[in-house]
Amino acid sequence: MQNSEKNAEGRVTDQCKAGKFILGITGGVGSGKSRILAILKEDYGFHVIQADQVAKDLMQPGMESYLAVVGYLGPSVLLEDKSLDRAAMAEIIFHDPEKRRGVDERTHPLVWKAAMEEAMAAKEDRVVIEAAIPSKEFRDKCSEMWYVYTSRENRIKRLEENRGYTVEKTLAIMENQVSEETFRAFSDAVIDNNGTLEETRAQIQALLEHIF
Ligand SMILES: CC(C)(COP(=O)(O)OP(=O)(O)OC[C@H]1O[C@@H](n2cnc3c(N)ncnc32)[C@H](O)[C@@H]1O)[C@@H](O)C(=O)NCCC(=O)NCCS
Ligand SMILES: Nc1ncnc2c1ncn2[C@@H]1O[C@H](COP(=O)(O)OP(=O)(O)OP(=O)(O)O)[C@@H](O)[C@H]1O
Repeated sequence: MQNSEKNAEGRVTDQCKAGKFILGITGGVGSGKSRILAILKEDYGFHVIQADQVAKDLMQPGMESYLAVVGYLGPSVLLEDKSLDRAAMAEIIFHDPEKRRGVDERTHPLVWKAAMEEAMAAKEDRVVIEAAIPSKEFRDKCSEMWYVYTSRENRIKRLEENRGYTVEKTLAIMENQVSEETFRAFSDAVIDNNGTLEETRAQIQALLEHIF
């Protein structure tokens, strides 16, 4: 697809009209999304946007998401200096689906607004947006969407070895994420990241050859 106005399923997006190719990357916790973003940036010149980082920026004291989250979850999610206690918030939202949905509803529209503003303002024509939560809203914003598939066993092992996550922590996050089938249903292509990064790099190259 050469910056055409239609994506894989014929979706016509404002981004395409503006000459932007917006790639969506999704996948569960620890599937390797960040590593793939680094390849897209370094090897293919993509501008990278991470929804988790945008969400974090919007949760600085006084910002709109911060006020919404503190108003909803209460002062128990604040540290002494009034910044957000991320560990306390993780403890709540990854163990109480109702609370997670409440936080999602209040913050995601703000995250998407900021992410799209950044995408449209980027000097690069190629932009990649990464988010662990696939949705129609996310998909409709993208020219194409890829799902990063890595088995639960490999993700648990990598996160334990490299990030110090306990098995319980990884499982709690996984429980609060959509199923593999849902990730696949939202995506145009799948990257299997169970092998080496070189194998993943080759899959990226093959997928991009169809586009550029
Ligand atoms: C709860 C928070 C403070 C925990 O922070 P912490 O630094 O410990 O973890 P981190 O942000 O790296 O997230 C860990 C994993 O959980 C995933 N995750 C984060 N929030 C969510 C969520 N609401 N639903 C499903 N998965 C999520 C992340 O993608 C990542 O894979 C943080 O995850 C957060 O603010 N989440 C809400 C923001 C959000 O919804 N982000 C997604 C934007 S689309
Ligand atoms: N192909 C691979 N081989 C070995 N290790 C890998 C591979 N891909 C990713 N990893 C490692 O697995 C861990 C998780 O990868 P990464 O941080 O990219 O996942 P993520 O999907 O961005 O995670 P999160 O959902 O938390 O944002 C990292 O320590 C990373 O170095």
